[in-house]
Amino acid sequence: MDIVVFGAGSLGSLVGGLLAREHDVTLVGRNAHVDQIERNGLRIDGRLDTHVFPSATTDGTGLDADLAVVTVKAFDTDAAARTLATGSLDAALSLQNGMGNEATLAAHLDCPVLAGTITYGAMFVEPGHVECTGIGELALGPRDGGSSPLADRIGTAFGAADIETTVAMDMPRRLWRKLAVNAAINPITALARVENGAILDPPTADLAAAAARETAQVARADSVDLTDTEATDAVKSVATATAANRSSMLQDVESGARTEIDAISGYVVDRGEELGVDTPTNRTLATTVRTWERGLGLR
Ligand SMILES: NC(=O)C1=CN([C@@H]2O[C@H](COP(=O)(O)OP(=O)(O)OC[C@H]3O[C@@H](n4cnc5c(N)ncnc54)[C@H](OP(=O)(O)O)[C@@H]3O)[C@@H](O)[C@H]2O)C=CC1
Ligand SMILES: CC(C)(CO)C(=O)C(=O)O
Repeated sequence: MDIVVFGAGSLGSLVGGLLAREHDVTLVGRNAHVDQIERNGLRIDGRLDTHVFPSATTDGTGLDADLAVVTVKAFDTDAAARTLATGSLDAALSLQNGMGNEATLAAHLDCPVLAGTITYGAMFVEPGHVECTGIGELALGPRDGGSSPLADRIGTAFGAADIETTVAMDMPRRLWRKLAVNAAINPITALARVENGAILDPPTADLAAAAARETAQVARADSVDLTDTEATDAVKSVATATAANRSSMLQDVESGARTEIDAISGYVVDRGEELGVDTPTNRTLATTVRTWERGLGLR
């Protein structure tokens, strides 16, 4: 398969690098990283070890491919979609956190857009070099649920590159469940400057559970069958499994970078408003993180 990975940072480089073991991959990234990949290839170490030589470019316009895998941060999805729309694609797949990315891609692209979730972990070490911090699973499927020959074909292509892949018929439920986990863990750990495991202890656990329950209520109002218990159990199990991790939002806050709050807590609040569900906990968390970002001139 000809695959473009748009957003070759931590995750895009890991996924693109693994795909390059089997497919023709073009990474779209920033200058120093692209330069280094063109000179010396891409090195992946940590939980996996490989050295590959994908194509790399800083210019994502006019690219033709069987598949574009989108791995920019959620606030860059609109710009990525507009750039990808200048080329010719047979399909696109978002592996990003937060909600709304697939709809943004579909608004600009003239090809089917699949939804994806991934629990592999990736960290950018230096240009040309990323670390795999955890081997997890990639799930992909039609963004409205159900099955499709396209999802099956892409799932087979990821499996052929030895990426643990599930082709899922229930992507809307998986996306909302992941949203509940991120809505509970990310803003609280970022604001309190604590590791994920800290949200398991009372009274923080109550705050995290409230954020997850609100997310499940909005999901149900959006016709997705996610119970409060499933959402809160998912939060507990991810916080336990990643207890020593610093969430991506905490890492963003620590490095003074813009967060994905709009696509996480902000999405819960906005979709809740549209569907008549009150979300006071997510609203407070979103407002507080946005206030921090505004103070630094990040929005
Ligand atoms: N890292 C991980 O382990 C995981 C991440 N995710 C999700 O995956 C997504 C990506 O995360 P992550 O990889 O950590 O983020 P990164 O910021 O490391 O990667 C995104 C990269 O895309 C680049 N980029 C953005 N726009 C363009 C453009 N127009 N042209 C070229 N390059 C561009 C960014 O450059 P610049 O910063 O200069 O704009 C950055 O290098 C997020 O939604 C995240 O939540 C999900 C699961 C695990
Ligand atoms: C699951 C979790 C919370 C793991 O840290 C994550 O996705 C993130 O940090 O963004």
